[in-house]
Amino acid sequence: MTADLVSPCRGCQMSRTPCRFGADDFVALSETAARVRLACPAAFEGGPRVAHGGWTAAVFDDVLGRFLVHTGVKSVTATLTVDYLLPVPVEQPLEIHLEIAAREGRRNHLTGVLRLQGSDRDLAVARGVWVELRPGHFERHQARMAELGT
Ligand SMILES: CCCCC/C=C\C/C=C\C/C=C\C/C=C\CCCC(=O)SCCNC(=O)CCNC(=O)[C@H](O)C(C)(C)COP(=O)(O)OP(=O)(O)OC[C@H]1O[C@@H](n2cnc3c(N)ncnc32)[C@H](O)[C@@H]1OP(=O)(O)O
Repeated sequence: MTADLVSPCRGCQMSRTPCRFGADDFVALSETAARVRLACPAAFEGGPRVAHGGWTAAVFDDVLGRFLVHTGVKSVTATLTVDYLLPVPVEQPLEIHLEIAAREGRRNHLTGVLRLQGSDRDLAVARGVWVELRPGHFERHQARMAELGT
């Protein structure tokens, strides 16, 4: 696999909008590694000129999951841990490096680091497990919802 663009999530595909988290410049570098260039939109400011921690967690969840789907593994996030090491500035060039660290049966272990572009200092580090979907995952979800009358 050469450097190729990773597709947006379903919501952004359906609404034909740019990535709402700002993660459009997203390329796969190999079958197990990828790079995202992005900036935290001002709308996700949590403190003065600082990103809301929820944006950081959401963008990791989004890009790690998107990359795994890009490699052909339909999966959902089972765990996600974020270490917040330094404040993340809004509207500044950032970069995420991510990789598929290990695959064990249906479990996929992914990691990501968020830095300012051109810096080697980690601002945040994410680790998580994505579980490959069994056939019928969303149909079982719909059936559970129907049982609840929703
Ligand atoms: C939002 C859905 C995204 C779906 C993506 C797929 C296709 C879409 C196509 C295009 C879209 C483009 C890109 C997608 C972009 C972004 C993705 C965002 C990612 C998300 O935003 S996603 C939403 C949040 N997420 C959930 O909505 C999960 C809710 N949850 C469950 O639906 C079940 O909980 C599930 C399925 C996780 C497991 O259920 P299950 O019955 O299938 O499997 P089971 O329990 O047998 O576990 C099998 C093996 O996983 C291990 N395992 C299970 N849970 C674990 C845990 N917590 N920690 C560590 N290991 C765990 C077991 O230990 C066993 O391991 P082993 O096989 O080695 O024994």
